[in-house]
Amino acid sequence: MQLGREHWERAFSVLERAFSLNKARSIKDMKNTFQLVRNIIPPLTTKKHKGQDGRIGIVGGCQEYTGAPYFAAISALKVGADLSHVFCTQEAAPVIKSYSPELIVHPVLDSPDAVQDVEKWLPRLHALVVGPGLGRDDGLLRNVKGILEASKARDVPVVIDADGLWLIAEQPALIQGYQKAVLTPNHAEFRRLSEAVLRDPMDSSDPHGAVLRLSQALGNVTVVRKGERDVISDGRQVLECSQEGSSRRCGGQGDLLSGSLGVLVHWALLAGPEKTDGFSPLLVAAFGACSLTRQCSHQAFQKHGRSTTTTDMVAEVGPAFARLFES
Ligand SMILES: NC(=O)C1=CN([C@@H]2O[C@H](COP(=O)(O)OP(=O)(O)OC[C@H]3O[C@@H](n4cnc5c(N)ncnc54)[C@H](O)[C@@H]3O)[C@@H](O)[C@H]2O)[C@@H](O)CC1
Ligand SMILES: Nc1ncnc2c1ncn2[C@@H]1O[C@H](COP(=O)(O)OP(=O)(O)OP(=O)(O)O)[C@@H](O)[C@H]1O
Ligand SMILES: [Mg+2]
Repeated sequence: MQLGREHWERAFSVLERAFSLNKARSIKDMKNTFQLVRNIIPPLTTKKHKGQDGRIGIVGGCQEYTGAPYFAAISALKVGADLSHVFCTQEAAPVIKSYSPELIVHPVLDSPDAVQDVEKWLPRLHALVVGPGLGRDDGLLRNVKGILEASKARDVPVVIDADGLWLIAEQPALIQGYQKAVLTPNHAEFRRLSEAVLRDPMDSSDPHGAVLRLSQALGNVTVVRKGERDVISDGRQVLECSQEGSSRRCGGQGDLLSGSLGVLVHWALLAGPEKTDGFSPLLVAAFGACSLTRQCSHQAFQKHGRSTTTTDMVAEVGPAFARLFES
């Protein structure tokens, strides 16, 4: 199905270069950004082996939260990853396993050997999503610090979300300058990060500038600020995604986004900058995950209205992906 001009105008109310020297991009360019997402999607062929289209790890899941890592992990599979691993606490593991036979669940996160237990899987993972349903237990966060350090040492791309961002707000040096990191803060998480990193109250009149500055202060780590419009920056360029979503704000939508992003980050880095037309691959991946999540929300809301939950959105990942990127 062809998407009309109105669609593109809505989807990208703004797409701009970060610096005034560079001129703002036209709608045609904006439309091309959807094309860039299409460019990074690997073709489905009979020649590939299991695992080639993505082996994604989710670090999260504790006594309180089992839904969040499930939503992230199942979304990664529904987007097109072949294998989805969850690294969670001992007691969260049977619960998460019981939600889905499709997930590989490792009950290691609260073990004294947590870092080594996850590290031995790192060579087999294409990306790690750190934080959905992690909680804020000091011991767990210490282990996650070690896991992040091990991931950086092995050059594994990381998406950091939810309580992973709590850790980054406490210790921004952990991620400073790591070019394969994407942070996906919601409103509260963005405020905490800004206060920690910029030591400056947030400027609500300039949402683009606020995301740009945070990314720059973190050494060009890619930042996705979720909200009514999603603002994405790598400290050089700013992209905005205002794909029509819904007014339903049920918990778990951000987990769907971060799990999807784990796969898209892998695909974008594999495709490389020649496929993303000079844009950073991570920026294109983030735009893809934001528009997909919002489209899932839109489609689920059309069917379920006020009763829409994240499970309904997960069921829309396939059709939403096809509509946005494969039509
Ligand atoms: N089913 C589950 O297991 C779920 C678990 N979750 C987990 O819950 C933990 C805490 O996540 P939270 O997102 O609650 O983080 P926080 O504990 O930092 O809370 C964020 C707060 O900000 C508020 N807020 C959100 N958007 C706002 C806006 N635009 N303006 C003003 N206030 C706003 C929310 O109501 C919430 O109270 C994380 O581990 C997360 O992954 C969530 O992902 C939701 C689903
Ligand atoms: N006011 C809004 N209007 C439209 N879409 C929104 C709005 N706020 C958030 N979203 C969308 O909802 C999705 C999740 O963002 P949200 O801010 O709810 O994340 P979150 O709080 O981390 O979610 P979670 O409950 O999974 O932790 C994103 O795709 C974002 O674009
Ligand atoms: Mg969240």
